[in-house]
Amino acid sequence: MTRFSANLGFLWTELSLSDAIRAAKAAGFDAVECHWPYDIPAEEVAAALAETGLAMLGLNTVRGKPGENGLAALAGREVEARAAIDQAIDYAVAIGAANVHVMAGVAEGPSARSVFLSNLQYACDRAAPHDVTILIEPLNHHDAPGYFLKTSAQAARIIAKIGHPSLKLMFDCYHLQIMEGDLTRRLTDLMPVIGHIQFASVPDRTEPDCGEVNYTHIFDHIDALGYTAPLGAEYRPRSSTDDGLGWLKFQQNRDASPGQ
Ligand SMILES: O=C(O)C(=O)[C@@H](O)CO
Ligand SMILES: [Mg+2]
Repeated sequence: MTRFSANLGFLWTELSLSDAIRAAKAAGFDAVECHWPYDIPAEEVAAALAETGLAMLGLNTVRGKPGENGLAALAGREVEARAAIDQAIDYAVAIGAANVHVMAGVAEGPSARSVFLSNLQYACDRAAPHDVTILIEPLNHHDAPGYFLKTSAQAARIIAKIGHPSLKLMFDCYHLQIMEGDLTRRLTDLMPVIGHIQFASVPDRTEPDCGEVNYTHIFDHIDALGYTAPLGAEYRPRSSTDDGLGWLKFQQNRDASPGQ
């Protein structure tokens, strides 16, 4: 049965993070994830998670200055990048979050790659004793122009090069459909290195009930591959979050009625 995680960076953004966690529980999500929770005391978030019984699956390292979109591949910014990694891992440990997405930033070339590798090695060594997984996520060139990590092949090469069990791929179907397509085969091939999966309609990044990707097929395929962790609903609702949850009910009813 497919399970779903509400990405609270995009869903219920009008609520406080604690109330958004409660809203996700009331709507029937199985888990939550967020982007940058750092302004909110970790104890407050941990209390809302304990109250609802939902797990926080992940959060991101800070993006740096406007337009930077992360620090981990920026040459000369290693001190800030590692402080951002420390901040994210400490917060994840405080709220019991399983994953930290280390954001690479706008950069290119061999020096960016070598700085990224070294910061990821640092992040993995720092995360492993806490059972926190480090994620890297290719982002599409329309939403994140110039972002260092662009394709799943590039991410897979970096993961292989570092060879640390704590480093995995964030497979965001929305970004990868735009950059590469062939989602079904890519999910199969990359499954051994996937740490988390996200989705949204393409190209609009709204509810997964329209656009060029058939998510019923994708969810069934992920299920058939034996992946059981909740999938991250990371989309911008067309109107209110609650009014746009028809897709969730549809997917949950489908699971409850095998053969349909
Ligand atoms: O944009 C996405 O996709 C994400 O998953 C964010 O966490 C990073 O911008
Ligand atoms: Mg994503």
